[in-house]
Amino acid sequence: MLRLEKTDITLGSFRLQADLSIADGARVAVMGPSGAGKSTLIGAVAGFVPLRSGQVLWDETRIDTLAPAKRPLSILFQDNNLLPHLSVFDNVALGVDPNLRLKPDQRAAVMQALAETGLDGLEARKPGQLSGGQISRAGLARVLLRARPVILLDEPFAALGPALKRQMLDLVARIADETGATVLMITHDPGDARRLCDEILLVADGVAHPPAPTEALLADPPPALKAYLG
Ligand SMILES: Nc1ncnc2c1ncn2[C@@H]1O[C@H](COP(=O)(O)OP(=O)(O)OP(=O)(O)O)[C@@H](O)[C@H]1O
Repeated sequence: MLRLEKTDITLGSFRLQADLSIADGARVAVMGPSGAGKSTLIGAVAGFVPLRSGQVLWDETRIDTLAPAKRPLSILFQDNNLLPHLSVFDNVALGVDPNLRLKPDQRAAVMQALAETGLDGLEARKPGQLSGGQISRAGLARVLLRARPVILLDEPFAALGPALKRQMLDLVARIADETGATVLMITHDPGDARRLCDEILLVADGVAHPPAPTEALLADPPPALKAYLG
């Protein structure tokens, strides 16, 4: 279980509070108005944003005291997932060894992750030679390879067209099934939440609320979500 226990996150004049738990294997859409603190919340779990007080726990062990790289998670952003000067193979391989000194079995695992995400034959290309969908796949190949128990997605597919985005959401679902990962995905699109997520975590008015079932929340949204969805 991922738990944010009485956490208070303060960035300048911005303040966000969270006291909530996310069940193992849950797929949670993080939704709420622009500027409400969705990225801040994800950043606090990932370790990019410090806590003012409270704790983040995974399996009842504190992780907020760990450096980002030591936390049991992978994170995917809309940009900056791939290094432009490295091949697709090396970009994915960074997921297992930041120094890129891979043993044969690790190289085989990279090739398998590339194959599973539909990138066979493209491993020697640089990110600049890939389509948007292929770039997303490469980011997901790294997530698959790392097989960390928590996957954080900060709108990685926002720039993709609807059909491609659905493909990527289904690929995330497959990766989560395969690895048993817990998924937190920031999205502005209720359709994304419906496709991938059983729960929605609403961030609004300075509070990250405990996740609630997707369909029930969308059918009868609280005022903050209703105003946001329009
Ligand atoms: N480094 C910072 N210092 C001070 N304030 C910050 C910093 N980073 C973000 N903020 C502020 O924190 C608030 C939350 O930002 P955040 O990016 O988490 O919102 P969001 O819900 O992810 O928004 P969006 O949907 O627009 O991406 C905003 O008011 C933002 O201006």
